[in-house]
Amino acid sequence: MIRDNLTMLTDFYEITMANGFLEQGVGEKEAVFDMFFRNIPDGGGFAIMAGVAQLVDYLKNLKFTDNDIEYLRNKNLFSEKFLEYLRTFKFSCDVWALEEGTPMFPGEPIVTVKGPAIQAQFVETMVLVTINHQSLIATKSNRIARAAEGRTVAEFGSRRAQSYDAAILGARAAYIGGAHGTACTISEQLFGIQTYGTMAHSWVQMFNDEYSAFKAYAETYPDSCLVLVDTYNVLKSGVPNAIKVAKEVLEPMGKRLKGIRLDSGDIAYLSKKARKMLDQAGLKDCIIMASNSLDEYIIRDLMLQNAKIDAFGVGERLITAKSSPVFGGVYKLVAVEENGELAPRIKISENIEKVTTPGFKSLYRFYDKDTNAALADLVTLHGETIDENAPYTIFHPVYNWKKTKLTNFYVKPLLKKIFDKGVCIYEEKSLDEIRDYCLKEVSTLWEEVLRFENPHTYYVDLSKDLWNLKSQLLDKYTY
Ligand SMILES: Nc1ncnc2c1ncn2[C@@H]1O[C@H](COP(=O)(O)OP(=O)(O)OP(=O)(O)O)[C@@H](O)[C@H]1O
Ligand SMILES: O=P(O)(O)OC[C@H]1O[C@H](OP(=O)(O)OP(=O)(O)O)[C@H](O)[C@@H]1O
Ligand SMILES: O=C(O)c1cccnc1
Repeated sequence: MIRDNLTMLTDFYEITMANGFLEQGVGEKEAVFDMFFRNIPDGGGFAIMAGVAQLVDYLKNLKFTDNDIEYLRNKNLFSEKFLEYLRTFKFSCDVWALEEGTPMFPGEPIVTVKGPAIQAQFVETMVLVTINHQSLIATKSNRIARAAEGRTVAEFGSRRAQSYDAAILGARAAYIGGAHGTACTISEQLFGIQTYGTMAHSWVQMFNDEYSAFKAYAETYPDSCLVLVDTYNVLKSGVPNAIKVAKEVLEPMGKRLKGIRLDSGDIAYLSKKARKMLDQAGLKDCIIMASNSLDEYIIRDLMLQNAKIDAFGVGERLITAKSSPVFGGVYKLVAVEENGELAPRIKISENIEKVTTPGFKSLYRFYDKDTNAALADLVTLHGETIDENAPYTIFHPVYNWKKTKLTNFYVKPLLKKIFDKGVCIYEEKSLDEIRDYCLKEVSTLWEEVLRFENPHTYYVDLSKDLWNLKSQLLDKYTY
């Protein structure tokens, strides 16, 4: 790592604004910021929340060192009062976030920070980079895992990740979204994610011929022998040599050939041919793994071609979310203390979709009582309650003529408090619990929302009171 303490990982304007807020006497005013996003990567129907555990680590360890303060002093921009504030800095905000693994939708608050303006503003950059990155990869991984229809997906992308953090945390996020494991060893050490591994072409090239290479591997790892068969020629050399090793080396030891990996060529064609050859040799239990620039689109295509693949190794297109590589979460001020009360703030835009939803808010998910299907999400003013025993009307955030009456539902509040006045109250969960929760919650979404292309737009509506507040502010600030 470049540094353990990431307090100074912030856009410089957060520091100039913090100093300015203090100088102007507004630094201690209570402010509320929401993180939300507007577009789902790959045009999908939903995204997956991830990165909260790393955000918690950052917030728990916020501390300006003497070095940081000296560096800032040397900029000749900041007051001594501000530098002293930083020296004794103590995080004291309330923070709420969606649980990791939660399917989430554009326009809803996914993280809310409430506290002294100077602090709530300062953490913007890290809130965004942490949640944006891991949510991007978890969302991509969920698409890939769904395309693979239950077949094993191993994350193989470390070498192509955009930095080592992106490799380590990308493996974590990929697991949350549905990948079964990773080739990234440190991610198993740190997070307990199952490692997967086969062999590189260099192993095969290291020996005089392919058979000797496979034989050497089988002798070293008789219980987990999965060989890479495309170094020379898959069908004429790789698969026959794999079969020969299974018969001549492994079977006499009472062991089985675990699998072969295809890493080039027409994977559908080669996998079908290889499957036949393996089956005819009595190796029905030998799995076929495929890799080579895979993603959800190619995997889906391979499934349509009836490719005989049991496991997918997915690298660059997963770890970089190559086809849609930005998660555009933003962090906006939604309320500020005025005369001892929180006054809502709005950001107006020519583009109606970009107008922010003002105020300190809560978020609920409505589920059908009989089927447990997710019906809609509802953004309310903070503290609004919902009577589950009466019909409830929700309002489209933009078009006032669009409203929906929901019946026969139950609701779950989605934002969990993770810091209370700066004290961490986050309940840590194991990565397996998070992954299970993610897959279970994705299964509550309508099939139409799960579609890869042109999915149905899931409702993220407003309560009546919030809708009224938003239109009052729109009236006030439009000219
Ligand atoms: N049957 C198939 N249907 C759809 N896509 C496929 C199929 N087989 C392979 N692909 C994909 O096509 C692309 C082919 O990659 P590439 O051009 O590198 O060819 P290659 O045969 O792997 O060559 P190289 O030996 O240089 O790796 C990869 O993304 C691979 O996953
Ligand atoms: O294509 P990706 O989805 O990123 O999957 C990972 C790739 O990384 C390896 O190739 P590399 O050429 O780096 O090494 P190798 O010699 O072991 O194949 C592996 O063989 C895959 O092709
Ligand atoms: O173990 C493998 O087969 C592997 C690991 C990383 C990248 N490509 C392949």
